[in-house]
Amino acid sequence: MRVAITGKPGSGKTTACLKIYESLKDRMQISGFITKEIRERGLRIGFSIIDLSTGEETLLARKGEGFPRVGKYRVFVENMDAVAERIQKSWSTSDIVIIDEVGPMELKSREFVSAMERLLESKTDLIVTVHYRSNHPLVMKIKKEFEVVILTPENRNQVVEEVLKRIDS
Ligand SMILES: Nc1ncnc2c1ncn2[C@@H]1O[C@H](COP(=O)(O)OP(=O)(O)OP(=O)(O)O)[C@@H](O)[C@H]1O
Repeated sequence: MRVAITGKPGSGKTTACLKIYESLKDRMQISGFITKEIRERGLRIGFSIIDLSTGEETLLARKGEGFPRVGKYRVFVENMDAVAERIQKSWSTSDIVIIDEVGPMELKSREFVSAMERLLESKTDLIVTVHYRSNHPLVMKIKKEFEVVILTPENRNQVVEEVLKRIDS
């Protein structure tokens, strides 16, 4: 079962991944990560990665100086490398891997790109979120090979139910 969830910013991709994770975590071995916003006084100042197998939180990007950059944010590539290494260690013993997201910040890490390439070559069940308009080769490959679901505020609850049904069947 391989599903790629895409949709406009704010359409509910991260929330959908969290709902799927919450429904499955007590009966399945899940690995992967969620990318979540870091907010300060209501303003977005960066992004962190939450490892789904350990709950560990790692800084991915923060507003400010430094390289590499994606827009206003400096990306902490070495942190993403460490996340990718943990995925490489855990996916072979997982029932399902959830990756939120294969996005421009995460893709700055070569370790992550190679972890994703290996995952795609494997038979592991995968749920990934991808950037709406990305044309990165890895994202193009995912869009071509996976069942692609475009999330909207109208269909997002139904999509979660359908993905869960597919996993159970
Ligand atoms: N099923 C839902 N029911 C109610 N609120 C939701 C639901 N899904 C998402 N939201 C709300 O919509 C907002 C955006 O959701 P979320 O962060 O999951 O979107 P996203 O597509 O991952 O965004 P981004 O593209 O910025 O990563 C959040 O405030 C979230 O609480």
